[in-house]
Amino acid sequence: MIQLEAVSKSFAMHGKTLPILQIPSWRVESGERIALIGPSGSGKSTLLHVLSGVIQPDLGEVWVDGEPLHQYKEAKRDQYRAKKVGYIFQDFHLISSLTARQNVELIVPSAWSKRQTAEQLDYWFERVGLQDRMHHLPAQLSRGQQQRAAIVRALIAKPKLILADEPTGSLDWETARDVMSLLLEICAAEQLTLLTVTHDLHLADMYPARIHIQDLNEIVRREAV
Ligand SMILES: Nc1ncnc2c1ncn2[C@@H]1O[C@H](COP(=O)(O)OP(=O)(O)OP(=O)(O)O)[C@@H](O)[C@H]1O
Repeated sequence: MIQLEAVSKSFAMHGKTLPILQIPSWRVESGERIALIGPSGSGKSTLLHVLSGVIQPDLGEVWVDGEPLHQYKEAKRDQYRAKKVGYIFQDFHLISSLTARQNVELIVPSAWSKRQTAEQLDYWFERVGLQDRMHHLPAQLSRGQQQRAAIVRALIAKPKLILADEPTGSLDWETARDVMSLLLEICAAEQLTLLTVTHDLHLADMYPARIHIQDLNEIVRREAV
């Protein structure tokens, strides 16, 4: 599903080049659910951005679902992302003037009929327990409900890969556990590949697999010794 080979990424800061990622090789099988942990600034979000095609590595190969992202120009990476990736953010990124349902409708594939759209929206909002709330504005929803709506938005276009960057970072502990458990349950049932960045080791323990970025990344590894 995911294969990285000799990937490196640096950022220029104050006239210096800061190496952030240097991953010799990493493979994730389809349907794996992995918590990605590691210290602040170690490159976890950067790795998700590389996998979603938002940024290109400086060197190396990035394959996701058979697509060679390292060979794609920006427009093709945008197409890849729209088709294959669902992204979940810490602060939901819902548009405040639109209802939960309208937020999701924005990214429904244009080929879908009105009927198919309505059926899928009803199905997913019910699946996350928001069937009575889909016509509410984000401000009328609790934070956990907002993240459930954002999960629907991530899933609606039937992506293969879900990338979640601290998806429960702004929720209280019990809500965080419920939202994480829902996300895991859906990804298992739908056989989606899920990669979640989290600082919370208890939440990471809910995952079938955990990976420390230090174990992937030569840079952090060298700095750690
Ligand atoms: N566009 C950019 N330009 C310059 N530096 C960047 C850029 N994006 C990230 N960085 C730097 O790269 C490093 C890794 O950032 P990243 O956000 O990937 O870390 P992280 O592990 O997700 O951190 P956190 O857990 O705090 O979110 C940081 O030092 C950050 O300042």
